[in-house]
Amino acid sequence: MTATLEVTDLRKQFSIGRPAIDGVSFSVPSGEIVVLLGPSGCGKTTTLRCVAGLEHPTSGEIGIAGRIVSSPERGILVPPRLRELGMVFQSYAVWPHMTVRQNVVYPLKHRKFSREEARRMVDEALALVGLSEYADRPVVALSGGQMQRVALARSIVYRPQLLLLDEPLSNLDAKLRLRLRDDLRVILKQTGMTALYVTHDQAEAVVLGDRIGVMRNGKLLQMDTPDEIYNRPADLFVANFTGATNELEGRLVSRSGEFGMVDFGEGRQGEVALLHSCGPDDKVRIALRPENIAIGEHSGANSFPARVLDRRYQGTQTAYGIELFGKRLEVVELGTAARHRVGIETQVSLPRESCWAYRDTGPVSHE
Ligand SMILES: Nc1ncnc2c1ncn2[C@@H]1O[C@H](COP(=O)(O)OP(=O)(O)OP(=O)(O)O)[C@@H](O)[C@H]1O
Repeated sequence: MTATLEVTDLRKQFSIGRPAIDGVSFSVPSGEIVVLLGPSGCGKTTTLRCVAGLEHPTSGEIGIAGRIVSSPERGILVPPRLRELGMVFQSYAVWPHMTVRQNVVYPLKHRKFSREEARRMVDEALALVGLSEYADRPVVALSGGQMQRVALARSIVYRPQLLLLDEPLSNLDAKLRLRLRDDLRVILKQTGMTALYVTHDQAEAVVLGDRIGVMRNGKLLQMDTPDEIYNRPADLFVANFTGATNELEGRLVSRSGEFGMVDFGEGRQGEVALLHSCGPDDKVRIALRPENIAIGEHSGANSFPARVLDRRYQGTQTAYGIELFGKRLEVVELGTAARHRVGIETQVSLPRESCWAYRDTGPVSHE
Protein backbone atom coordinates (compact mmCIF):
# COMPACT_ATOMS: atom_id res chain seq x y z
CA MET A 1 0.00 0.00 0.00
CA THR A 2 1.53 3.34 -1.02
CA ALA A 3 1.32 6.44 1.11
CA THR A 4 -0.15 9.83 1.20
CA LEU A 5 2.14 12.78 1.76
CA GLU A 6 0.75 15.62 3.83
CA VAL A 7 2.72 18.89 4.01
CA THR A 8 1.23 21.56 6.28
CA ASP A 9 2.38 25.18 6.53
CA LEU A 10 6.02 24.25 5.88
CA ARG A 11 8.65 26.92 6.43
CA LYS A 12 12.40 26.84 6.03
CA GLN A 13 14.58 29.78 6.92
CA PHE A 14 18.29 29.34 6.24
CA SER A 15 20.70 31.49 8.26
CA ILE A 16 20.72 34.13 5.52
CA GLY A 17 18.21 35.57 3.05
CA ARG A 18 14.43 35.38 2.79
CA PRO A 19 12.67 32.11 3.68
CA ALA A 20 13.42 29.36 1.14
CA ILE A 21 9.96 27.89 1.88
CA ASP A 22 7.31 30.27 3.12
CA GLY A 23 4.15 28.54 4.34
CA VAL A 24 3.69 25.73 1.82
CA SER A 25 0.81 23.24 2.24
CA PHE A 26 -0.23 20.41 -0.08
CA SER A 27 -1.03 16.74 -0.05
CA VAL A 28 -0.25 13.86 -2.40
CA PRO A 29 -2.93 11.16 -2.33
CA SER A 30 -1.90 7.55 -2.70
CA GLY A 31 -0.89 6.65 -6.26
CA GLU A 32 -0.68 10.25 -7.46
CA ILE A 33 2.28 12.00 -9.10
CA VAL A 34 2.64 15.60 -7.96
CA VAL A 35 5.16 17.84 -9.71
CA LEU A 36 6.60 20.95 -8.06
CA LEU A 37 7.39 23.38 -10.88
CA GLY A 38 9.12 26.74 -10.68
CA PRO A 39 12.16 28.80 -11.61
CA SER A 40 15.58 28.31 -10.06
CA GLY A 41 15.62 29.31 -6.39
CA CYS A 42 11.85 29.11 -5.84
CA GLY A 43 12.24 26.52 -3.06
CA LYS A 44 11.17 23.31 -4.77
CA THR A 45 14.35 21.33 -3.99
CA THR A 46 14.33 22.52 -0.38
CA THR A 47 10.71 21.31 -0.08
CA LEU A 48 11.69 17.90 -1.44
CA ARG A 49 14.73 17.71 0.86
CA CYS A 50 12.54 18.53 3.87
CA VAL A 51 10.22 15.65 2.90
CA ALA A 52 13.27 13.39 2.54
CA GLY A 53 14.58 14.48 5.95
CA LEU A 54 17.82 15.82 4.43
CA GLU A 55 16.88 19.36 5.42
CA HIS A 56 15.34 20.34 8.75
CA PRO A 57 12.27 22.60 8.43
CA THR A 58 11.95 25.70 10.63
CA SER A 59 8.25 25.04 11.24
CA GLY A 60 5.25 23.17 9.88
CA GLU A 61 4.43 19.47 9.65
CA ILE A 62 5.20 16.65 7.23
CA GLY A 63 3.23 13.42 7.41
CA ILE A 64 3.92 10.26 5.41
CA ALA A 65 1.36 7.45 5.41
CA GLY A 66 -0.43 8.99 8.34
CA ARG A 67 2.71 9.27 10.50
CA ILE A 68 4.21 12.67 11.34
CA VAL A 69 7.87 12.50 10.30
CA SER A 70 8.71 16.14 10.93
CA SER A 71 7.26 18.71 13.31
CA PRO A 72 9.72 21.13 14.96
CA GLU A 73 6.88 22.42 17.18
CA ARG A 74 6.34 18.92 18.58
CA GLY A 75 10.01 17.97 18.60
CA ILE A 76 9.55 15.24 15.93
CA LEU A 77 12.26 14.56 13.34
CA VAL A 78 12.37 11.06 11.86
CA PRO A 79 15.75 10.41 10.15
CA PRO A 80 15.75 9.87 6.36
CA ARG A 81 16.45 6.12 6.45
CA LEU A 82 13.36 5.51 8.60
CA ARG A 83 11.01 7.38 6.25
CA GLU A 84 10.76 4.48 3.77
CA LEU A 85 11.38 6.67 0.73
CA GLY A 86 12.88 6.10 -2.69
CA MET A 87 14.95 8.92 -4.14
CA VAL A 88 16.23 9.71 -7.64
CA PHE A 89 18.44 12.74 -8.20
CA GLN A 90 19.90 14.66 -11.09
CA SER A 91 23.23 12.86 -10.82
CA TYR A 92 22.93 9.17 -11.58
CA ALA A 93 24.27 8.12 -8.17
CA VAL A 94 24.88 4.50 -9.15
CA TRP A 95 27.79 2.42 -7.81
CA PRO A 96 30.28 2.38 -10.70
CA HIS A 97 32.15 -0.77 -9.58
CA MET A 98 28.98 -2.90 -9.55
CA THR A 99 26.83 -4.55 -12.18
CA VAL A 100 23.29 -3.39 -12.89
CA ARG A 101 21.84 -6.23 -10.80
CA GLN A 102 24.19 -5.56 -7.85
CA ASN A 103 23.15 -1.90 -7.88
CA VAL A 104 19.45 -2.68 -7.91
CA VAL A 105 19.60 -5.38 -5.23
CA TYR A 106 21.51 -3.07 -2.87
CA PRO A 107 18.51 -1.54 -1.02
CA LEU A 108 17.14 -5.05 -0.38
CA LYS A 109 20.27 -6.17 1.48
CA HIS A 110 19.32 -4.62 4.79
CA ARG A 111 15.70 -5.65 4.53
CA LYS A 112 14.43 -9.10 5.35
CA PHE A 113 13.96 -10.72 1.94
CA SER A 114 14.98 -14.24 0.95
CA ARG A 115 17.44 -14.63 -1.96
CA GLU A 116 14.64 -15.84 -4.26
CA GLU A 117 12.35 -13.02 -3.26
CA ALA A 118 15.10 -10.42 -3.78
CA ARG A 119 15.93 -11.92 -7.20
CA ARG A 120 12.29 -11.78 -8.26
CA MET A 121 11.95 -8.17 -7.08
CA VAL A 122 15.11 -7.11 -8.94
CA ASP A 123 13.96 -8.88 -12.12
CA GLU A 124 10.61 -7.13 -11.87
CA ALA A 125 12.20 -3.69 -11.34
CA LEU A 126 14.61 -4.23 -14.25
CA ALA A 127 11.75 -5.32 -16.51
CA LEU A 128 9.79 -2.20 -15.55
CA VAL A 129 12.61 0.13 -16.55
CA GLY A 130 13.42 -1.91 -19.69
CA LEU A 131 16.87 -3.15 -18.57
CA SER A 132 16.33 -6.91 -18.21
CA GLU A 133 18.97 -7.68 -20.84
CA TYR A 134 21.57 -5.51 -19.11
CA ALA A 135 21.36 -7.13 -15.66
CA ASP A 136 24.92 -8.45 -15.63
CA ARG A 137 26.64 -5.49 -17.26
CA PRO A 138 28.88 -3.20 -15.23
CA VAL A 139 27.04 0.11 -14.93
CA VAL A 140 30.01 2.00 -16.36
CA ALA A 141 29.23 0.30 -19.69
CA LEU A 142 25.83 2.01 -19.87
CA SER A 143 24.62 5.28 -21.38
CA GLY A 144 23.45 8.18 -19.18
CA GLY A 145 19.81 7.34 -19.82
CA GLN A 146 20.39 3.69 -18.90
CA MET A 147 22.23 4.69 -15.71
CA GLN A 148 19.27 6.83 -14.72
CA ARG A 149 17.01 3.81 -15.35
CA VAL A 150 19.25 1.80 -12.99
CA ALA A 151 18.88 4.55 -10.36
CA LEU A 152 15.11 4.43 -10.86
CA ALA A 153 14.98 0.62 -10.61
CA ARG A 154 17.04 0.78 -7.41
CA SER A 155 14.71 3.36 -5.88
CA ILE A 156 11.51 1.44 -6.65
CA VAL A 157 12.74 -2.14 -6.10
CA TYR A 158 11.40 -2.35 -2.54
CA ARG A 159 8.26 -0.37 -3.41
CA PRO A 160 8.80 2.53 -1.00
CA GLN A 161 5.77 4.40 0.31
CA LEU A 162 6.84 7.51 -1.53
CA LEU A 163 9.24 8.22 -4.39
CA LEU A 164 11.05 11.57 -4.52
CA LEU A 165 12.58 12.69 -7.82
CA ASP A 166 14.68 15.85 -8.18
CA GLU A 167 15.22 16.85 -11.83
CA PRO A 168 16.15 13.25 -12.72
CA LEU A 169 16.23 13.95 -16.47
CA SER A 170 18.29 17.12 -16.56
CA ASN A 171 21.65 15.47 -17.27
CA LEU A 172 20.34 13.63 -20.33
CA ASP A 173 20.50 14.84 -23.92
CA ALA A 174 17.28 16.21 -25.42
CA LYS A 175 16.16 13.05 -27.23
CA LEU A 176 16.77 10.69 -24.31
CA ARG A 177 15.12 13.14 -21.99
CA LEU A 178 11.86 13.03 -23.94
CA ARG A 179 11.92 9.23 -24.09
CA LEU A 180 12.62 8.69 -20.44
CA ARG A 181 10.07 11.37 -19.53
CA ASP A 182 7.32 9.47 -21.32
CA ASP A 183 8.54 6.09 -20.00
CA LEU A 184 8.76 7.42 -16.47
CA ARG A 185 5.07 8.20 -16.29
CA VAL A 186 4.19 4.73 -17.62
CA ILE A 187 6.56 3.07 -15.11
CA LEU A 188 5.24 5.07 -12.16
CA LYS A 189 1.64 4.38 -13.13
CA GLN A 190 2.35 0.65 -13.56
CA THR A 191 3.76 0.46 -10.05
CA GLY A 192 0.96 2.65 -8.64
CA MET A 193 3.60 4.58 -6.67
CA THR A 194 3.03 7.90 -4.99
CA ALA A 195 5.60 10.40 -6.24
CA LEU A 196 6.80 13.94 -5.66
CA TYR A 197 8.77 15.24 -8.64
CA VAL A 198 10.70 18.50 -8.89
CA THR A 199 11.47 20.30 -12.15
CA HIS A 200 11.79 23.74 -13.74
CA ASP A 201 10.63 22.35 -17.11
CA GLN A 202 6.95 22.98 -17.72
CA ALA A 203 6.67 20.43 -20.56
CA GLU A 204 8.01 17.76 -18.21
CA ALA A 205 5.54 18.82 -15.51
CA VAL A 206 2.56 18.66 -17.88
CA VAL A 207 3.45 15.18 -19.18
CA LEU A 208 4.33 13.65 -15.81
CA GLY A 209 2.07 15.21 -13.23
CA ASP A 210 -1.41 14.22 -12.15
CA ARG A 211 -1.21 17.60 -10.45
CA ILE A 212 1.29 20.42 -10.73
CA GLY A 213 2.22 22.87 -7.99
CA VAL A 214 3.73 26.10 -9.30
CA MET A 215 6.16 27.72 -6.83
CA ARG A 216 7.73 31.14 -6.66
CA ASN A 217 9.77 32.83 -3.90
CA GLY A 218 9.09 29.99 -1.46
CA LYS A 219 5.33 30.07 -1.96
CA LEU A 220 3.00 27.64 -3.68
CA LEU A 221 0.97 29.80 -6.08
CA GLN A 222 -1.35 27.16 -7.53
CA MET A 223 -1.73 23.40 -7.28
CA ASP A 224 -4.03 21.85 -9.85
CA THR A 225 -4.31 19.39 -12.72
CA PRO A 226 -2.07 20.20 -15.72
CA ASP A 227 -5.19 21.09 -17.66
CA GLU A 228 -6.34 23.63 -15.05
CA ILE A 229 -2.84 25.09 -14.67
CA TYR A 230 -2.60 25.44 -18.45
CA ASN A 231 -6.09 26.73 -19.15
CA ARG A 232 -6.95 28.61 -15.95
CA PRO A 233 -3.70 29.94 -14.46
CA ALA A 234 -4.27 31.52 -11.03
CA ASP A 235 -2.13 34.58 -11.69
CA LEU A 236 0.02 36.35 -14.23
CA PHE A 237 3.19 34.60 -13.07
CA VAL A 238 1.70 31.10 -13.49
CA ALA A 239 0.30 32.11 -16.90
CA ASN A 240 3.65 33.44 -18.03
CA PHE A 241 5.75 30.62 -16.59
CA THR A 242 3.60 28.07 -18.41
CA GLY A 243 3.94 29.79 -21.76
CA ALA A 244 1.48 32.71 -21.98
CA THR A 245 4.23 35.08 -22.97
CA ASN A 246 2.09 37.89 -24.46
CA GLU A 247 0.61 40.62 -22.35
CA LEU A 248 -1.91 43.39 -23.09
CA GLU A 249 -3.09 46.14 -20.78
CA GLY A 250 -6.48 47.73 -20.41
CA ARG A 251 -9.25 48.85 -18.08
CA LEU A 252 -12.22 46.69 -17.16
CA VAL A 253 -15.45 48.39 -18.28
CA SER A 254 -18.01 45.85 -17.15
CA ARG A 255 -18.25 42.24 -16.06
CA SER A 256 -20.81 39.53 -16.63
CA GLY A 257 -20.08 36.31 -14.74
CA GLU A 258 -16.71 34.87 -15.78
CA PHE A 259 -16.25 37.34 -18.66
CA GLY A 260 -15.74 41.06 -18.87
CA MET A 261 -15.37 43.89 -21.37
CA VAL A 262 -11.98 45.60 -21.46
CA ASP A 263 -11.09 48.98 -22.97
CA PHE A 264 -7.65 48.75 -24.62
CA GLY A 265 -7.58 52.52 -25.28
CA GLU A 266 -8.62 54.63 -28.26
CA GLY A 267 -12.11 53.15 -28.18
CA ARG A 268 -10.99 49.58 -28.82
CA GLN A 269 -12.86 47.12 -26.64
CA GLY A 270 -12.72 43.36 -26.34
CA GLU A 271 -14.08 40.53 -24.24
CA VAL A 272 -11.84 38.69 -21.78
CA ALA A 273 -12.04 35.87 -19.24
CA LEU A 274 -11.82 36.92 -15.60
CA LEU A 275 -9.91 34.24 -13.68
CA HIS A 276 -9.15 36.66 -10.87
CA SER A 277 -11.44 38.89 -8.84
CA CYS A 278 -11.62 42.13 -10.81
CA GLY A 279 -14.26 44.85 -10.74
CA PRO A 280 -15.29 47.63 -13.14
CA ASP A 281 -12.69 50.35 -13.61
CA ASP A 282 -9.83 48.11 -12.43
CA LYS A 283 -6.63 48.30 -14.43
CA VAL A 284 -6.03 44.81 -15.83
CA ARG A 285 -3.22 42.89 -17.50
CA ILE A 286 -4.18 40.23 -20.01
CA ALA A 287 -2.09 37.13 -20.62
CA LEU A 288 -2.27 35.41 -24.01
CA ARG A 289 -0.60 32.27 -25.35
CA PRO A 290 1.08 32.65 -28.77
CA GLU A 291 -0.88 29.64 -30.09
CA ASN A 292 -4.24 31.14 -29.04
CA ILE A 293 -4.02 34.16 -31.33
CA ALA A 294 -5.43 33.66 -34.84
CA ILE A 295 -4.04 35.76 -37.70
CA GLY A 296 -6.19 36.75 -40.67
CA GLU A 297 -9.51 35.75 -39.15
CA HIS A 298 -12.58 37.87 -38.52
CA SER A 299 -14.59 36.38 -35.72
CA GLY A 300 -16.77 39.32 -34.74
CA ALA A 301 -16.30 40.60 -31.21
CA ASN A 302 -12.56 40.23 -30.59
CA SER A 303 -11.10 41.00 -34.04
CA PHE A 304 -8.61 43.84 -34.35
CA PRO A 305 -6.43 45.26 -37.11
CA ALA A 306 -2.79 44.16 -36.85
CA ARG A 307 0.40 44.05 -38.90
CA VAL A 308 2.82 41.18 -39.51
CA LEU A 309 6.28 42.35 -38.41
CA ASP A 310 8.35 39.21 -38.95
CA ARG A 311 8.04 35.50 -39.44
CA ARG A 312 10.14 32.45 -38.56
CA TYR A 313 9.25 29.26 -40.40
CA GLN A 314 9.84 26.23 -38.15
CA GLY A 315 8.58 23.31 -40.26
CA THR A 316 5.56 22.08 -38.34
CA GLN A 317 4.66 25.62 -37.23
CA THR A 318 5.43 29.24 -38.03
CA ALA A 319 6.18 31.91 -35.44
CA TYR A 320 5.14 35.50 -36.22
CA GLY A 321 5.79 38.84 -34.60
CA ILE A 322 2.68 40.98 -34.99
CA GLU A 323 1.89 44.54 -34.00
CA LEU A 324 -1.34 45.01 -32.08
CA PHE A 325 -2.30 48.18 -30.17
CA GLY A 326 1.25 49.45 -30.68
CA LYS A 327 2.76 46.37 -28.98
CA ARG A 328 4.66 43.43 -30.41
CA LEU A 329 2.98 40.08 -29.79
CA GLU A 330 4.30 36.61 -30.49
CA VAL A 331 1.96 34.31 -32.45
CA VAL A 332 2.44 30.65 -33.34
CA GLU A 333 0.43 29.06 -36.13
CA LEU A 334 0.48 25.27 -36.41
CA GLY A 335 0.81 23.66 -39.84
CA THR A 336 3.55 23.30 -42.43
CA ALA A 337 2.53 26.36 -44.50
CA ALA A 338 3.75 29.87 -43.65
CA ARG A 339 0.54 31.66 -44.65
CA HIS A 340 1.11 35.33 -43.88
CA ARG A 341 3.61 37.65 -45.52
CA VAL A 342 5.78 40.07 -43.57
CA GLY A 343 4.50 43.66 -43.76
CA ILE A 344 0.83 42.92 -44.54
CA GLU A 345 -2.00 44.65 -42.71
CA THR A 346 -4.35 41.99 -41.42
CA GLN A 347 -6.77 41.09 -38.62
CA VAL A 348 -6.12 39.06 -35.51
CA SER A 349 -8.77 37.43 -33.43
CA LEU A 350 -8.41 36.78 -29.72
CA PRO A 351 -10.85 34.14 -28.39
CA ARG A 352 -12.32 35.58 -25.20
CA GLU A 353 -11.79 32.36 -23.19
CA SER A 354 -8.04 32.55 -23.96
CA CYS A 355 -7.63 36.21 -22.91
CA TRP A 356 -6.99 35.90 -19.18
CA ALA A 357 -7.36 39.18 -17.33
CA TYR A 358 -5.77 39.78 -13.93
CA ARG A 359 -6.00 42.88 -11.79
CA ASP A 360 -2.85 44.96 -12.28
CA THR A 361 -0.98 44.74 -9.00
CA GLY A 362 2.33 46.12 -10.22
CA PRO A 363 5.27 44.61 -12.02
CA VAL A 364 5.61 40.82 -12.33
CA SER A 365 9.09 39.61 -13.10
CA HIS A 366 8.87 36.98 -15.84
CA GLU A 367 11.54 34.55 -14.73
N1 LIG B 1 22.05 25.48 2.40
C1 LIG B 1 21.53 26.68 2.07
N2 LIG B 1 21.89 27.80 2.74
C2 LIG B 1 21.36 29.00 2.45
N3 LIG B 1 20.43 29.20 1.50
C3 LIG B 1 20.03 28.13 0.80
C4 LIG B 1 20.54 26.81 1.04
N4 LIG B 1 19.94 25.94 0.17
C5 LIG B 1 19.09 26.69 -0.58
N5 LIG B 1 19.13 27.99 -0.20
C6 LIG B 1 18.34 29.09 -0.78
O1 LIG B 1 16.98 28.76 -0.69
C7 LIG B 1 16.27 29.17 -1.85
C8 LIG B 1 15.55 27.99 -2.48
O2 LIG B 1 16.50 27.08 -2.99
P1 LIG B 1 16.09 25.71 -3.71
O3 LIG B 1 17.34 24.96 -4.01
O4 LIG B 1 15.05 25.04 -2.91
O5 LIG B 1 15.43 26.24 -5.05
P2 LIG B 1 15.02 25.45 -6.34
O6 LIG B 1 13.73 25.99 -6.73
O7 LIG B 1 15.09 23.98 -6.12
O8 LIG B 1 16.14 25.89 -7.36
P3 LIG B 1 17.05 25.00 -8.34
O9 LIG B 1 16.15 24.52 -9.43
O10 LIG B 1 18.06 26.00 -8.82
O11 LIG B 1 17.64 23.91 -7.50
C9 LIG B 1 17.29 29.82 -2.75
O12 LIG B 1 17.20 31.21 -2.58
C10 LIG B 1 18.61 29.28 -2.26
O13 LIG B 1 19.64 30.21 -2.48
